[in-house]
Amino acid sequence: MTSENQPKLRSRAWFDNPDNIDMTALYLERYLNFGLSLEELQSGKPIIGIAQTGSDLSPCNRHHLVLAERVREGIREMGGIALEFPVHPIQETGKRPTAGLDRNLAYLGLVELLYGYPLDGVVLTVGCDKTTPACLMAAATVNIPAIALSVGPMLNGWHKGERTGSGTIVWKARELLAAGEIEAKEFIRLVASSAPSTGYCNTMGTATTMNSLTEALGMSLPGSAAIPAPYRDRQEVAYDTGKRIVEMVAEDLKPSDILTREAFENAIVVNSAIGGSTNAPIHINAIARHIGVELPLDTWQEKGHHVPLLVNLQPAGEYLGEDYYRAGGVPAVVAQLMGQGLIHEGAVTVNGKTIGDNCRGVAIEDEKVIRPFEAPLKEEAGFVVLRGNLFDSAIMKTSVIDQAFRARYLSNPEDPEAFEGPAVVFDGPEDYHHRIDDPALGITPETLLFMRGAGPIGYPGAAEVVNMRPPAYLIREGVHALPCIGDGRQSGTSGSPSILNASPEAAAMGGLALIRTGDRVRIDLRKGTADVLIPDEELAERRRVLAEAGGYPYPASQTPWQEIQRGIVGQMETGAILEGAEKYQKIAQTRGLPRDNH
Ligand SMILES: CC[C@@](C)(O)[C@@H](O)C(=O)O
Repeated sequence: MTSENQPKLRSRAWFDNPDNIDMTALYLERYLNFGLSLEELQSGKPIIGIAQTGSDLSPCNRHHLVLAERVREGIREMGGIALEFPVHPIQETGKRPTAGLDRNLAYLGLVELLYGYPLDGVVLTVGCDKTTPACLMAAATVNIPAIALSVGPMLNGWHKGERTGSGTIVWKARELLAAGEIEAKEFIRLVASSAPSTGYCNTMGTATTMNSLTEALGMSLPGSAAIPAPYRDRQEVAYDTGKRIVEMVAEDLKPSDILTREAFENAIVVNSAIGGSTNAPIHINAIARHIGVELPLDTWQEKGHHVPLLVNLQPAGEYLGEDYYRAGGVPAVVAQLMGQGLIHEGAVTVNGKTIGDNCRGVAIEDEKVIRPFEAPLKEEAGFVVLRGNLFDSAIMKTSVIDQAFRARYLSNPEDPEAFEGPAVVFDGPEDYHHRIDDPALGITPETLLFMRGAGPIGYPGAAEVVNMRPPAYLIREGVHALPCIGDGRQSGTSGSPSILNASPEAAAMGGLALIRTGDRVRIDLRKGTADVLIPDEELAERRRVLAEAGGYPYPASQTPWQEIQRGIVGQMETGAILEGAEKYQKIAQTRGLPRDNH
């Protein structure tokens, strides 16, 4: 580790700085106080951070507490010194009002840690939905060598001989409960069956999506994303990840070398092929903005819509995480896409090789789970971007449009990609839960359900509340999904073909603030439009009246962070980042070292 052409380690400025011996002593003494030696801190060994996202508050990532031991062994093996530290915990299913509020907070905290401490490289322990983008956004901003280690999905869930997938079973079970087919106890048993081990969602929810895309971006070791959390292979890849980060520091291989425009386009293509979550564009666009790559939302449709669905995982398909891993995981999917020239093969990855070299020739091990490109589950499975007088942009995940939905809404031979219907509007999930079964609302199979007040400002944090079940009386008649439209997000585990992430949100006076129950709405997937069918003058009048009344109302902030984030957060179309933070790019290279502290 002492070769001539090795980059100067930034940790030397803390631990071995002959120009400022006064400070060196102070920096050294507390890192010696738990038993590290001068020899370790002053002999040119790289100091590697382990950004620990696991804790009792974040069960999805809790297994990282165990994996970190193997990461340390790998770091040691290659002559590095490991310093483990906590990242603000984020548990998607635990945090109220929504973990959406916490991604940018964890990002901010991690930027300060990576920049302000003596770290030469970092292992990002990623997993649950927001932990992955928070870590990658921070690594992009600071731009020191960084490698992601996924915690991996839970084992498959089972109930009465059927696979039960995380999240996906919740939405199904809610329907069964509403229709009176199961009782509360059975409801909880059924849902709990989907979470049989440590790890994150075993479905193609946001977690598996974001971890697959992290691998597709080149930020984690090839073949690592899909390994279930409890498998022995996960321990081994933790060790390999620890080893590799030390080499990356020696090679000065940084996020900016990996997170290129080509890498982001690869991620978009892979997202369509895996049937990835509608949260992906928010997070991937956020990462792109922090590394300085332009990635307008339209790129998702341009590069992703024509790509077929190859991975047969719930919610778009049948199988779960263990099956995905056994079938070949991300490399097998990428190899199929490469065969069609859909992947930029020259994109560099954390192992120092290109994605092409990593994935070329990787075979599918089970074609029921990962389909060959020639026999996909669905053609044209990527997102459609919609716009109109309801919003400047929103997306729809076409891979979850099933036969029943297509037959009901998209089967008019004259206009096969368009549908129209009356709106029923809910202001937040409380309003929806309270009224959805009220027959007075007159919801029919033609109704479009609207959820507003659920965006980054309104909720605050943008909550996963747009997927709404139909009223119980319609479920009993066999109607399992109505079109849902909203300015919030939706769980990646939901099979609802909703129109999501509408920007600007109602709280920012987007068009959704103006719609009323009973208005007719027209959606045209071919033209990419979503409009409320009322004259512009009427809309302008409604806008004027609402603005005069103080704008679209939303609840007061309950914590300081809610208030701070509300003041500076952008809309989901552009990643819902803290606006202004994107000015701080590659700060380890562009902003010098932070000043001494004493
Ligand atoms: C319940 C499932 C979650 C928590 O993963 C969800 O946030 C998702 O988007 O996939």
